[in-house]
Amino acid sequence: MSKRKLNRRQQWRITKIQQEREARARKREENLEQAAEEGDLGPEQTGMVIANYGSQVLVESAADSTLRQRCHIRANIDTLVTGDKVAWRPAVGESTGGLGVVGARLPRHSELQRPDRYGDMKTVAANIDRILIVIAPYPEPFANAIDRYLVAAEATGIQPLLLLNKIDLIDDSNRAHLEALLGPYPALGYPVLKLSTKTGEGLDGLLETLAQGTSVFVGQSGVGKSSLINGLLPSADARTGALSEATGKGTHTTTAAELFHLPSGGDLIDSPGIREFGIWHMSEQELLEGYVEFRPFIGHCRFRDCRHQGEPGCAILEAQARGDISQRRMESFLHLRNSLESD
Ligand SMILES: Nc1nc2c(ncn2[C@@H]2O[C@H](COP(=O)(O)OP(=O)(O)OP(=O)(O)O)[C@@H](O)[C@H]2O)c(=O)[nH]1
Ligand SMILES: [Zn+2]
Repeated sequence: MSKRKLNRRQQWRITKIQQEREARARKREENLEQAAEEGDLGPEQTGMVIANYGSQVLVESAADSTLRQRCHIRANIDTLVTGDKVAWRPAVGESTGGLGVVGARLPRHSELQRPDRYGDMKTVAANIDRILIVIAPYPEPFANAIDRYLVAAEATGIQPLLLLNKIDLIDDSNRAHLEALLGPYPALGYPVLKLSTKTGEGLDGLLETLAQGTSVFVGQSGVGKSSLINGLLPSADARTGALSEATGKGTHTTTAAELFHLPSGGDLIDSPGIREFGIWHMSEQELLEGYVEFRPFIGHCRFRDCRHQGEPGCAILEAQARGDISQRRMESFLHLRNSLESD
């Protein structure tokens, strides 16, 4: 996708806005230098971004989770997102308005990205350890939805897991279908957890999985993500509670990602944008590489422009014939690949 073309008037306005922004940033930098000199900033320490307000972030101290401060971001930092580890200095005096300062972003081990409105991929959260793809007997996953989510997760390098919610709705009418649907995944390295948010069955297994590292929940509408996340957090308003406490400005709702500590261990990052993960356009190459079991055969077809749809010497089809690739996954690949063309 190409960037939107701007006319000269729009271009001029944007330049002017940028100049004003830069002037404000310079002024802020000067104020921060002064605050540091006057001893209004405490010693540098590590922390984590737990919410993002654009020009400011909410940082939690790594050493003391009760120490949370809204922070300025030093101009040398590119962008910060929820989950980022940072070097920061808390405010101890008044000259910064009680705001701490983030001086550096520490390296990320993973990034969750989504396209912005121009189609450019933009990081929305960092340092995530697992993506839980939530599915349910009802609403039934749309055709090949599971594979589509898995492909998107593979592109991030973050471990995906399948979470079948609403198992209280499983009966003789859908059991065989669900077993056939989910059957191939554990062998491909994708564990399948089962849960009923309604009855609590399977909850212990989920809590155990979530207890280490940082997780996100994704999945189509109606599968129970809100019910699940609300149930995992200690109180219904835990989401906004942390923020209003830190800002002192009453309930503050944000559509940006927020990080929560689960009472039973582990962290959760959530936002409406994150829940919609993976439903955007992907390239044919991303799709192919997102099928993990195809990887050893990619690039080994006789024809460089092989469509894996009946060509002689197709390494992927040969792998399927040998049983190294299941028919279900091959069909879903072809279906998703052909649907890319009509996107
Ligand atoms: N029977 C049953 N219903 C459930 C369960 N979990 C959630 N539901 C119901 O499923 C419906 C959808 O749940 P939500 O939590 O709103 O689903 P969601 O994935 O957040 O949906 P969006 O907000 O549209 O993305 C609600 O009516 C829930 O009460 C479950 O384990 N069993
Ligand atoms: Zn081929």
